[in-house]
Amino acid sequence: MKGVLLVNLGSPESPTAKDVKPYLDEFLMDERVIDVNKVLRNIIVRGIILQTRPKKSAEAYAKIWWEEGSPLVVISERFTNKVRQQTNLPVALGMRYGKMTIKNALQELKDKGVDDVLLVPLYPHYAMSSFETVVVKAMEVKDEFFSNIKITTLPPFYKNPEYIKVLSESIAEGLKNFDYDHILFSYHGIPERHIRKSDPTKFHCKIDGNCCSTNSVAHHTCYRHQCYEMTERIKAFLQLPEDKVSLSFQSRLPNDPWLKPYTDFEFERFPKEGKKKLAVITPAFVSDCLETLEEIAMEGKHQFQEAGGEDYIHIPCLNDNDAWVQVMADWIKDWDASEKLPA
Ligand SMILES: C=CC1=C(C)c2cc3[nH]c(cc4nc(cc5[nH]c(cc1n2)c(C)c5CCC(=O)O)C(CCC(=O)O)=C4C)c(C)c3C=C
Ligand SMILES: [Fe+2]
Ligand SMILES: [Fe+2]
Repeated sequence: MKGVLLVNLGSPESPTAKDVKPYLDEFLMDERVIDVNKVLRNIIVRGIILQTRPKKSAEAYAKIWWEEGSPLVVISERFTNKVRQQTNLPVALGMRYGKMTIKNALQELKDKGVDDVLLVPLYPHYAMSSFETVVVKAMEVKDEFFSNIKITTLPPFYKNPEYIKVLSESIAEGLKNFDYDHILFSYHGIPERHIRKSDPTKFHCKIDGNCCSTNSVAHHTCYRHQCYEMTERIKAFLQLPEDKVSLSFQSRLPNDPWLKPYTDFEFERFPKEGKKKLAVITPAFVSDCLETLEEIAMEGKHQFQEAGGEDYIHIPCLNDNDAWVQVMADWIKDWDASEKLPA
């Protein structure tokens, strides 16, 4: 029997340093997130980052936390419930990190008689720190506990026409009453090194701004290319003026070079160039979370206005948008009927 496993990133149990610390420990000790050898990772994560970050992160989480819990978790649950209403197959939700484990979600499916699973990482793009780590973890859990279950993975959907349509339409809705002079597509950043590591050809990705527009097999796993491609497709769908759209990367950790340009530097730069009415879109995320609600909608607005900006909006992620639920339900139906996966 077939079933569906949706997987998102996860959140701490509560916005306190006590709960943020073990969550960040599991997240940052993932070898696909902080990708250095285990000894060095231990020093960087446990010896340095976790000494101060849990308190700071807990304060940030506290600013966006909802009555029902973490926005990312609550939104993912709402989305899952709506998808369940649109399909006959069992649908479970798991998180890559934290208490809502992939193991529990697979157990829930197994208990319903499922032995053929469609795994859906809830990330539009491929990155070793997001999509890949979900797939690897699900396979490890399957091998250890559910060896009779077959898993098929839904590929990254950053350029899928139905996804581009629903995302573009929700952006259009967000822009309706806003007289912008610039639109910034702010994607979650990754270290530049991750791009090179994920390049199967080992020579294509040069992070020089050109490689991403030259056709290559490397693009199946190139996060940077996929962010550029998604931006172009949304721009084309909405017929946005070329000179009023740009892209940047947010949420970096210190020391390594991360993908550029950096979002916070753009917030400083735009007002000086006369771009004073800014709309920000965060298309690396399917659901709003700490990185959109705090870093972009609150902190970003503050940075932009401090630098001389006047009007600022963050356009929400798709969250549990009905049209997005329908797109997911249609992908599930296609896979159920004929094993077809979205392209
Ligand atoms: C090396 C560090 C990190 C990499 C690489 C990374 C990639 C990455 N992350 C997401 C999605 C999310 N990240 C979120 C929070 C978050 N990310 C990092 C670090 C890396 N992410 C940290 C330390 C945190 C925790 C928050 C903090 O302490 O500031 C979130 C939000 C989670 C929530 O509970 O709301 C999401 C979502 C992607 C898609 C990605 C690679 C493309
Ligand atoms: Fe992250
Ligand atoms: Fe590239």
